[in-house]
Amino acid sequence: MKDKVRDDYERPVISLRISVTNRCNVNCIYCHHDGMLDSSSEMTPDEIYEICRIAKKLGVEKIRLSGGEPLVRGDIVEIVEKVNSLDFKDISITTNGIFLEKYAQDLVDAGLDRVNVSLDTLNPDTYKRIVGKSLLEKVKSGIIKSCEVGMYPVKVNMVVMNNINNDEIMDMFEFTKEHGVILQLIEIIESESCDDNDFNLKYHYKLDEFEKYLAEIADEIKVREFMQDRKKYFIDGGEIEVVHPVDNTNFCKNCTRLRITPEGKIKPCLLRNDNLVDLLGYIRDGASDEDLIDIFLKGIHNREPYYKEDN
Ligand SMILES: Nc1nc2c(ncn2[C@@H]2O[C@H](COP(=O)(O)OP(=O)(O)OP(=O)(O)O)[C@@H](O)[C@H]2O)c(=O)[nH]1
Ligand SMILES: C[S@@+](CC[C@H](N)C(=O)[O-])C[C@H]1O[C@@H](n2cnc3c(N)ncnc32)[C@H](O)[C@@H]1O
Ligand code: SF4
Ligand code: SF4
Repeated sequence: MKDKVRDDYERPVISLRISVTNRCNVNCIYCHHDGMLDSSSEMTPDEIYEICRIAKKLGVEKIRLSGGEPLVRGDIVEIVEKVNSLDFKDISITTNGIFLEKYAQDLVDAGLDRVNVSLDTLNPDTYKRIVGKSLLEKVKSGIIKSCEVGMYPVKVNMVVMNNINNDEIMDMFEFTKEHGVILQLIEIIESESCDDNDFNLKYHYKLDEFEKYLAEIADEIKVREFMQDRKKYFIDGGEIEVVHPVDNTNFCKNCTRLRITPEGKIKPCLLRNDNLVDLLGYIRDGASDEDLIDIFLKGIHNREPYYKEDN
């Protein structure tokens, strides 16, 4: 880790999460839109390539494409192809899975390593309530197809909501285990980018107690170093990872990611919009690599743990 650029809190920057669009084909009730504010801007595949090229010079190893819904972009395969030509260790997409069956093979051929697919329930009525449309079967087919075309690991992101889907965790685990997929349990978060924080507060499900139960039944537990110290529970041949960031100082202390907004701004933290740094404007003006590296370093300098011990 010695060659990595570090922020003022000694956290290395290993992963870049690029929001390639603000657009989405559904409207999940809890959505934090990856922390974005409303905007219709999008970067071209070449601009995304340029950002990744500079990030690689700074030691970034992993790229994640997110949004909005990244698969609503008709040129998503071209984006992956261009990013892949830079030879990163890992390229992944987080998607709602609706167009995944259609694109999975082409994405793998273009160099995509893996996907995280958002699916909170196996109940069609609950799915419709959360997402707004009846597309559950499409998402399930997308998950299965991703495994078939060789993406690995495939993860299912389940945002756990009290009295909506918290009673479904073990059913979801059976489904993911059956298909060789990791189940990722996510604590619902509030942010200024959510449409309805009252909902997120009302249905907030604290994962602590459930993690204690997982610890009791797990055959093995691992901690993901440099990945927010998240815990992975290995149970009966399956795997559950837990993402619970709220009030978690250890999670932020081990945060190694930087974000890019759809309009090409460096975003130092998912939960803040007051310290963004423009990057795309300089790329469009033909800035030198040295200048672009300086801008990246400014963004990295703005990184600060959202939850800190003294908060
Ligand atoms: N607070 C906070 N939450 C995050 C952060 N990264 C991910 N999350 C939460 O975890 C969810 C899942 O993230 P994904 O985009 O699927 O990726 P990931 O699980 O973080 O990454 P991998 O483990 O590499 O697959 C996000 O939607 C957030 O709710 C982060 O940096 N800060
Ligand atoms: C904002 S979405 C963008 C990518 C894609 N549209 C999708 O749904 O996977 C990224 C992830 O954030 C999760 N997410 C959205 N709003 C959230 C919230 N308020 N709290 C926790 N996770 C949330 C989603 O479930 C999804 O797994
Ligand atoms: S969570 Fe993903 S799929 Fe759902 S509204 Fe947000 S961006 Fe769209
Ligand atoms: S500092 Fe904390 S809240 Fe901000 S992006 Fe990192 S882990 Fe998430």
